[in-house]
Amino acid sequence: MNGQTNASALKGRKITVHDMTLRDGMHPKRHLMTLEQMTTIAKGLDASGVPLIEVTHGDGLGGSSVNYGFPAHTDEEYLGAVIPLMKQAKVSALLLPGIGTVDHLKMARDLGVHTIRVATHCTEADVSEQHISMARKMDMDTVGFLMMSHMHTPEGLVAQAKLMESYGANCIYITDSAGHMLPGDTKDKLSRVRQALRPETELGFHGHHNLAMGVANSIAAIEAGANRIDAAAAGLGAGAGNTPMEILVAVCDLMGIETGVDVFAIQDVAEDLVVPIMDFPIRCDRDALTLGYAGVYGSFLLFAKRAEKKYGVPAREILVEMGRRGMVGGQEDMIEDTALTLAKARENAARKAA
Ligand SMILES: C[C@H](O)CC(=O)C(=O)O
Ligand SMILES: [Mn+2]
Repeated sequence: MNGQTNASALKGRKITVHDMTLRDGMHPKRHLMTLEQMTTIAKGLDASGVPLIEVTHGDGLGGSSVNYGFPAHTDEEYLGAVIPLMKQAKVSALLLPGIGTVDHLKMARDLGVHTIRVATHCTEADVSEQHISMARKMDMDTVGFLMMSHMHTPEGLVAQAKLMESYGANCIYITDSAGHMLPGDTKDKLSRVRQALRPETELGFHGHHNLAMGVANSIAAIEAGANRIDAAAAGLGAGAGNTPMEILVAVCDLMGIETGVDVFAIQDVAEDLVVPIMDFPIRCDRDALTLGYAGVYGSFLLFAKRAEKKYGVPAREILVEMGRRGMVGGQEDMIEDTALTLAKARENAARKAA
């Protein structure tokens, strides 16, 4: 096809697609991917031409904990298994200050991690200074990653992005952690950030597919000037998953946007390697759709489903309440609290009605 069917204004634009299957995909796997699953998928992604692949616990380096979940292997084991096998792809790691430490950062660099992505809530870029400046001193490709970007105004995101840039980030991401953003909003926010950053600073977009907008938002982001786009094979990621990589690559191909990824090889990775390891179908079921609708952090999904079983309150109700309370990543412990409060309210209502 090679873009001949759909000439577009983006024809000839080059973007870097960044694979999330082995990091965001750890959320629906409850961080229990085996080394064999990781290395097999990583080799498939590498062979299909994906240039950058993220590998760690779903919540980034050091995520192994009661709050976030214990993984099958340490970050060191996962990274140490994947990196030596890569023929062309580089490997990235996510780090949330307060979860990941400077020691984790050094460990990742020593294992050959090329790109470090320092993630904060979209109003808290100031907590990223130490990690961003350290990564830059170590000459790493350094990305500032603003999570839950739907919760901030374009001007607010500009200020936060410029803070991260001032600490040394050479790329800034607008991250739709809740899968709540729509293409108009995405284009507006990314255009404003693009205009405010230095021309040499790259701009990225990380989407979730809870309202089935992953691909549309990614294209809107490219139109706004983003050149790095996150996606996951078969969408394996939190909530209804990330932007599905194989669909993004096919759409980009039709639009003449160059990703360097083989359209059919990435479909085979998704279909033959990733779908078979899913513990449940990654789709917009009512709970994942509610994440997007109510603007709730994607990785709360499985916690809410677990709380539904424990307290008898539908996950959808818990998620709507989490959204109403404005809960953000890191407040996973509030899911049980919210479920308990809702369960008590239900009990009281039933008692009154009796
Ligand atoms: C720690 C989160 O899973 C980071 C992320 O992918 C997002 O906010 O979305
Ligand atoms: Mn994500």
